[in-house]
Amino acid sequence: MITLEQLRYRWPKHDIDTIHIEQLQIQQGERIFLFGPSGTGKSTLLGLLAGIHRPTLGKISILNQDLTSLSNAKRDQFRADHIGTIFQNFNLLAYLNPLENVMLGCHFSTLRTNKAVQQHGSVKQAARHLLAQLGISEPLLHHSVGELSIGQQQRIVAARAVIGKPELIIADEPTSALDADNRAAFINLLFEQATQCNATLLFVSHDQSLAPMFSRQLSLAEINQRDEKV
Ligand SMILES: Nc1ncnc2c1ncn2[C@@H]1O[C@H](COP(=O)(O)OP(=O)(O)OP(=O)(O)O)[C@@H](O)[C@H]1O
Repeated sequence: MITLEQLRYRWPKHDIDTIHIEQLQIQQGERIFLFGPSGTGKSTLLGLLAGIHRPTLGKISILNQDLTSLSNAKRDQFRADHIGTIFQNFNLLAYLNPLENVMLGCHFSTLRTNKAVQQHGSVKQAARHLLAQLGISEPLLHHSVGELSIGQQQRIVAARAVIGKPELIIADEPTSALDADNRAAFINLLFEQATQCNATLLFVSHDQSLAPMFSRQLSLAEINQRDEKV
């Protein structure tokens, strides 16, 4: 599903590579817990996989598509079609209600729109269905997202990430603002959604207590060589 080969990424003005991974393979449907000390490059790696950053060297292939051979516009389209993202800062649009925020997950992708329409008749119905599954009740759908609790906002972000069934879900510390009970509940929700989409889940967290819930634990320190000077 994901193959990395000789992947290197160096931020401008840095004199070492933040990411140097010789080889990594992730299979469809795996639930990966990616961990490592702060500043070791977890978010950088997620940005590379999401096609937000372009590798300095090497190859990233997702669903047999070599991301490195795509133009910026095509990489953006690939992300919109195949990758659901959940980032720390949520990126919800404050002036839209929960339903509209979830529908945004399909906005840039005909592929995901078609999947949502096929399953639920319309993107709006798909968003409604997901929010109901995630416990966001009907009256909340008409509030602006800024009026909702952090836990509710996280569920909206999760719904936006999975609407239209993307094959890969990338989550960067999505549970850092939650207490232990809500953290486990949120991850279970994410697993349920990933199972329904047959999606691969790549989840970054510092919280080692969550690691056993996942099918594979990946230490960035172990796979990343971060050697000096190329
Ligand atoms: N926009 C940027 N410009 C330049 N350097 C950056 C940028 N973002 C991250 N870096 C550098 O890349 C390295 C890895 O940062 P990254 O955010 O990927 O680590 P992380 O493991 O996700 O950290 P944390 O656990 O604290 O979120 C750091 O040395 C950081 O300074």
